[in-house]
Amino acid sequence: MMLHIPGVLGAEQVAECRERLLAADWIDGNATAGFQSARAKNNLQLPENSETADIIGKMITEALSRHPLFVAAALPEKIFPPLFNCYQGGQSFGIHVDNAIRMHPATGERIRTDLSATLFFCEPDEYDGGELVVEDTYGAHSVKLPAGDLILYPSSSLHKVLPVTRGARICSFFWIQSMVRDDGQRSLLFDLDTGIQSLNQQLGAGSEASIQLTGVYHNLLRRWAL
Ligand SMILES: O=C(O)CCC(=O)C(=O)O
Ligand SMILES: [Fe+2]
Repeated sequence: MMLHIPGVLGAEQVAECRERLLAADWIDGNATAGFQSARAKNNLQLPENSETADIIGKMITEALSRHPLFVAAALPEKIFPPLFNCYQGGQSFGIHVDNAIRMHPATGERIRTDLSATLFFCEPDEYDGGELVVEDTYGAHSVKLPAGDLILYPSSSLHKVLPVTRGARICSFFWIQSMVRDDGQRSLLFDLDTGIQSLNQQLGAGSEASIQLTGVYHNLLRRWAL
């Protein structure tokens, strides 16, 4: 499942982050690439131990933990500390799949990448190109979102970032290990959750149908959570 999550950061937070990001020191993005993706990758990144990355990363993970749509869709178990990239002057990232396992840079803890996320810091009209293109069995999906918004997609998908031919595209990207590893099961839970929410809106909370379906939701989660 691919999902657009609007307003993870508000306008003021985006402005503060942009100020910090513009003042930061950037390095060659191949520092964090896997063997296969290093050949496809041409961009800039903040070093993993950068103070700016740490400050903004915490702002993002805190905002996500309070965002009901993100929590319902990702069912997050662990979030990799957010990384930051910048593409400009024709830079791009060719088609690749993300590494399945990442080590938490501070704790060494293993994080399985079930979901990949990109959070945008620039408005779509500030740069040309730079679309994130994600392929699945329904075809290729092109994504370019307003600043503060996030796209969530299965880490199992092939994806690429098209060349940025004007301006700069600055984003945060990171991975999530979900409580529910399988994308199909996680999507079913999300659809059920969304259905229950709209039932509650139509009938008021506490209807018999809602209580029964909420039971089904939790019993499926109990079966599928690792
Ligand atoms: O910048 C993006 O939207 C995605 C970056 C990416 O695919 C990666 O770093 O693995
Ligand atoms: Fe990637």
